[in-house]
Amino acid sequence: MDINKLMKHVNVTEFKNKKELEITGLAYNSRKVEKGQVFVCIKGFKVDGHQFAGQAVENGAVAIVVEDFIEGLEVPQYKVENGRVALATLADAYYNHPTRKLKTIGITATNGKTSTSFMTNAILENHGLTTGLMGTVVVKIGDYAEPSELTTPESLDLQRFYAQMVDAGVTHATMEVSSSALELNRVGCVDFDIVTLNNISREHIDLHSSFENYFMHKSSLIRNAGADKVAILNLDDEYSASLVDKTKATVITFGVQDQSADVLCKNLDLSTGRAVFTVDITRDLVTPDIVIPKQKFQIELSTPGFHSVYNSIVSIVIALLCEVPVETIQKSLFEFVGVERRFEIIFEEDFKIIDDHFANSGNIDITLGTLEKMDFNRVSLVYAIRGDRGVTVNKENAEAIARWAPRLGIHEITATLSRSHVTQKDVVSDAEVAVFKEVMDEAGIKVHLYEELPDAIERSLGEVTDGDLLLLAGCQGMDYGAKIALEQLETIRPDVDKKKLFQPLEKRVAGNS
Ligand SMILES: CC(=O)N[C@H]1[C@@H](OP(=O)(O)OP(=O)(O)OC[C@H]2O[C@@H](n3ccc(=O)[nH]c3=O)[C@H](O)[C@@H]2O)O[C@H](CO)[C@@H](O)[C@@H]1O[C@H](C)C(=O)N[C@@H](C)C(=O)N[C@H](CCC(=O)O)C(=O)O
Repeated sequence: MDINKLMKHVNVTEFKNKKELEITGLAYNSRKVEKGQVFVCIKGFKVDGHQFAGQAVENGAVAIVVEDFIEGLEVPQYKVENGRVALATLADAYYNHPTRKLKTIGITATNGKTSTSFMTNAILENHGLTTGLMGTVVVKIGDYAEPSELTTPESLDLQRFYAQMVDAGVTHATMEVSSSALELNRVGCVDFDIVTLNNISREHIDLHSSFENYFMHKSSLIRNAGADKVAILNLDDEYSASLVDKTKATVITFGVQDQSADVLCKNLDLSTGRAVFTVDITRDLVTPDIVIPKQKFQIELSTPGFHSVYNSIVSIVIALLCEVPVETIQKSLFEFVGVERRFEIIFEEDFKIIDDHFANSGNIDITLGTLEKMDFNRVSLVYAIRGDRGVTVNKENAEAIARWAPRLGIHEITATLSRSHVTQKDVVSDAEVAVFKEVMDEAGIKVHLYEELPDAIERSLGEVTDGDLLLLAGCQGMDYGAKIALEQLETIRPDVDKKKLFQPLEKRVAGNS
């Protein structure tokens, strides 16, 4: 591609050493530059990408995009106001605006982004569509899937994935949109057709400096949606509801509690762990592309919990906007087994083991609120104190547990220290442990603290009896806690069919069909 044609897409304030050049691509990491690419310098949180421009040129970069000119480099330099913004715009242009060729769906929330995007993808696939999916767990392009590095990739990477989707014949692409991605302009130039914000609670305040800042970035997905787009908002969540009149997009509202919404959930029964409810579309929903007629239908969800109901309604509305028949939606949601570590039932015979990421107080409220609505004898909680979120978040998490404990009959907790995913070393500070213990003490909850997770699980598993429920809270799933629990279970219960316990990722990605 001709570099000067590409550069017309961004506001170049000044340039140096300009010349005619054919380029082979873009890069933002000097270590990954390939011959003939343009290196875009990003001023990061840790380092300034300008420092690595020389290395980028040595590695083959033929031009650079800068915020400040760099002395001593002979390659063409294009000065822009903001490197990250320029990267997103250039990437979109370089890949020929792939999201304009896709039905592009952007899903944000504090909790439930992954589950909602997997559910949505499952329904769209069951309708016979060729789909793409990007999020915390996986990047899926048609039949190809790879584990993801970030929830929402850097702009250059995500535009490349979208372009690959177009090439692979994908028509519908669902993406989880993180607050970091919105703040750092990774989704700049993504032409979302359908956007949704399901719920907001405190998370990543460390990254965004304040809750107001976090909400400002999160909500930009909705606020920036154009008049020809659709925004799906939850009237039961005050922050989502506050956006109804803050967007040019056509708004579709939903609610379980707020009965003034366009899409209602009625006659909800959660007692068995499955959610059964009626979807009531209270009026004809007129959108720029289609009209969803007023109607009612029954849904039976395999994934348990109140939070799943909210997630599923988002997916149902998206599917209806994509013209999926109600029968396909019903069948897909009945068959959908869920996503790893999102209230994942990993064992279900005479007692249940549930694995949950328990990431923040909002997520804890949802998980424990779901348990409250289920029938069980006793809950045993194995909680991994979080080591990567600081004292404030650990205190909020502990307070959320303490709030629910009396309603769930929890008088004691088996706690352990969370460990680094990669090194399996403790990442929990003494202050984080202390704040957890302090809150539990005040609430009169006894803490059995173990340095090692296997010991904590062994204690809890040894105590469960028929009708009980063992909750692995923040124990890192099949990578760690859930795997240990299932291994220990095999020794205690050799009769268990091992195949029943593991759900391979491909099966989840493929919509469980
Ligand atoms: C906090 C955060 O989001 N950081 C992102 C940010 O990093 P940074 O600003 O610290 O980058 P930096 O290390 O200072 O480097 C600046 C520039 O110099 C370049 N560089 C650096 C070193 C070198 O040798 N050569 C070189 O060219 C880097 O490639 C970069 O372009 O920009 C980088 C490049 O785009 C991202 O990879 C990085 O994500 C890191 C890996 C990360 O962990 N991000 C997490 C917090 C994140 O984004 N999570 C969200 C989910 C959480 C949520 O819901 O918000 C997600 O979407 O995954």
